[in-house]
Amino acid sequence: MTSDATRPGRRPPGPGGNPIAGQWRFLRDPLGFLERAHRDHGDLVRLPLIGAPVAAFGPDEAGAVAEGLGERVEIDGGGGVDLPPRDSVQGRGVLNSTGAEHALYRRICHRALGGRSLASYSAIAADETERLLASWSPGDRLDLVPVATGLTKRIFKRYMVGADPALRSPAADAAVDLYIDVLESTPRRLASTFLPVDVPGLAQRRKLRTALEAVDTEIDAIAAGRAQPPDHPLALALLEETDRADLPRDPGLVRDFMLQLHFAGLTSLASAVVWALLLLSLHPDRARTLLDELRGAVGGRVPVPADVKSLPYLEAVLDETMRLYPAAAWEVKRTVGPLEVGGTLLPSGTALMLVPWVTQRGESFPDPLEFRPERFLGRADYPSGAFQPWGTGERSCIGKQLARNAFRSIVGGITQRFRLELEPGQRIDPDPGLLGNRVLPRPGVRVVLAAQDGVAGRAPAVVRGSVVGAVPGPRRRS
Ligand code: HEM
Repeated sequence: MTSDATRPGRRPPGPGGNPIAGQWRFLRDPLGFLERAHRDHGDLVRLPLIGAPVAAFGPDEAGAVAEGLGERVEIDGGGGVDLPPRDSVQGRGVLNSTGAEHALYRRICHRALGGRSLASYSAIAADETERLLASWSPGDRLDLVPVATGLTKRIFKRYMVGADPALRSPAADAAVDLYIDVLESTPRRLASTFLPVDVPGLAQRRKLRTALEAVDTEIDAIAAGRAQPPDHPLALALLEETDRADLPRDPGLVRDFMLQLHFAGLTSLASAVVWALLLLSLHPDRARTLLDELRGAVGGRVPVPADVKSLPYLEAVLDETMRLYPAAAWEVKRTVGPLEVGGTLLPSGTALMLVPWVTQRGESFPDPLEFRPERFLGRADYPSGAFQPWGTGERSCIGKQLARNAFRSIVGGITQRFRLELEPGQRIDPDPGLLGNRVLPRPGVRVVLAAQDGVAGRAPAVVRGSVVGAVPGPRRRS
């Protein structure tokens, strides 16, 4: 959609108003705030928020921003401040570097996630799924959110230093958990980044630094060849790639890379798994189609990467899940040069918001609020900017292949062995959490396990909330 107000030389339209009041309204209900801004003001909107970001809602506008990524659009340090310093808890890595340094780190990490290391990760994902399924019995009651998060965490932790128990100290395991815990909590992350000392209850910086030495010890062992892992763990792949890039041997750098990769992928993968399982439970006809495909193609075993070609519907389930529930509902970037978006020339330094939550639920898709994996089976007939679940260009996802392989094993494995019966009467809402942009079903997804009997017509339990397929209700305010 374009309007007079988006012609060159004009400021993008928007609701106006005091940015502090706007920020408060946004914090209370970010998804509703963004949906209303788009509905009332169009595809390119100046939002009344601190930093006055311009939201690129339309597919063409989102496509233009995405195309500029890495060159004319960069990641934002948050409200225009510098990115977290290299000696902060976040360390050095792909997520908080720019320019030539980012290009180098990205190349090292991207290569390290491929080849034998990717095969290793995929085998671990299949094996951990088998273990999880072996621990389940019909009648068990579960919340899918901690189940998926726990599983994806176990997979990555094992992948980092390999399956050899001698290499995996409980102290290092605990250190990785603590690191994720700090970064997942925005107040703690900010405190850890900007405060020099440990503040009880807030920054855990000193404690964390001490804990991370346990991870360094494991990497040192791999680097010194003292440990010969049977598989090809990430630490080894990163050591090889930093050597290949002629960087001096630095286990601390490898540790930073590994932890950032873990952080980058954890919630995104867990979120895709949980949303897919919830959507399939709410749409038993789609679940039946998937089950038929799985039974024909893999006959009950947990799918592995080689099965990809025979599982097109499962791949479409992943795409449709990420369309409706993207990994990040919105993201803030910043122009580092003038950029034309939707007919408006935005000056350098403009804060830009990409909002997949709105863009991917737009008119580019017929009946956009229906869960219909079939739409991804044929050739793509939507503009490229309408659906970019992995981002694009120089900032696109480098963990895509790992994530797709793990998703296939986890969702394919669970669907064949168990039917997840939603506990009736629960209310589930998409909620990005306080200060976050990662939308998870909250307060959780409570299910009872039933042996997979393939009964298609079984009516799903009545679930209320603003989830696609549930009985609609007003969105709960956070
Ligand atoms: C379903 C799972 C996943 C989804 C939907 C997803 C999605 C995305 C998206 C949309 C971006 C681009 C963000 C932007 O434009 O700034 C991204 C970036 C990234 N992803 Fe993923 N991701 C997933 C899993 C993973 C995994 C498993 C890893 C690591 C093993 C990973 C590592 C990264 C990294 C390092 C970046 C930053 C790239 C850069 O800045 O150059 N992701 N991901």
